[in-house]
Amino acid sequence: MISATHVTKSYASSRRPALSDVSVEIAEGEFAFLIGASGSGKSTFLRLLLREDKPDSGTLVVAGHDLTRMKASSVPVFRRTLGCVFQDFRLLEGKTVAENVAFALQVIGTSRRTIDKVVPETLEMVGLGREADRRPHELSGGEQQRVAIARAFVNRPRLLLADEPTGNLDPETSEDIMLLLDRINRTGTTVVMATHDRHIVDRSRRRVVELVDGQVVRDDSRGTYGVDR
Ligand SMILES: Nc1ncnc2c1ncn2[C@@H]1O[C@H](COP(=O)(O)OP(=O)(O)OP(=O)(O)O)[C@@H](O)[C@H]1O
Repeated sequence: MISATHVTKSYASSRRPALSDVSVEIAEGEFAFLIGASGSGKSTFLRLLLREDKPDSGTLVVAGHDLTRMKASSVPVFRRTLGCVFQDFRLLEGKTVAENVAFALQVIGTSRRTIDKVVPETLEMVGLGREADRRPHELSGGEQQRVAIARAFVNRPRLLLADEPTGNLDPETSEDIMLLLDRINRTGTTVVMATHDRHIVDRSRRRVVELVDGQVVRDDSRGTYGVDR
């Protein structure tokens, strides 16, 4: 699903590269944590996977698309195969829960009939079947993140990218969000999650890719947050 080969990325304003010679393969259906200290390059890697930015060198293939060669005009179609979730939820305040989720389908031209079917199904799946008509500010942080996950998943993406999805949540709520991401992964969607949440990583015993100063220093198939010796 993801094949990064010798990917390097620098920002004009900083001395050292944000990512340096990163090679990682993530298979279809995998769940991988991306960990590392603040500034280690996690968000940069996710931005490249989303094709929000391009590597300076190396190759990056995501869901069969070579992102280093992709034309700008092909990016919107590529992004339909992805879902994204962020730490700060990024919901539209002027829209209800259902409208937030429906909006993700409207912008890609999905029919009203399909929207009316899949939005309630997806809200049910994330445990928000009864909250469809509420506004984001009326919900708890955990509930808002569920809406964001519903919005990311409503199109049944092949790949879900999550950048610190539990960063603003208490431990118990974080655990619930993790269970939901696990459930999504079990439907066959590949999940890549950047996180600082040691507890979640340690409990999950999933693949752990660790970055230090933009380099992959560890890649464990059933890893923990700290080094497992
Ligand atoms: N837009 C930018 N312009 C210049 N430098 C940037 C930019 N974005 C990130 N960087 C730099 O690139 C490096 C990697 O940053 P990145 O945000 O990818 O790290 P991160 O691991 O996601 O950190 P955090 O956990 O704090 O989100 C850092 O040194 C950062 O200062």
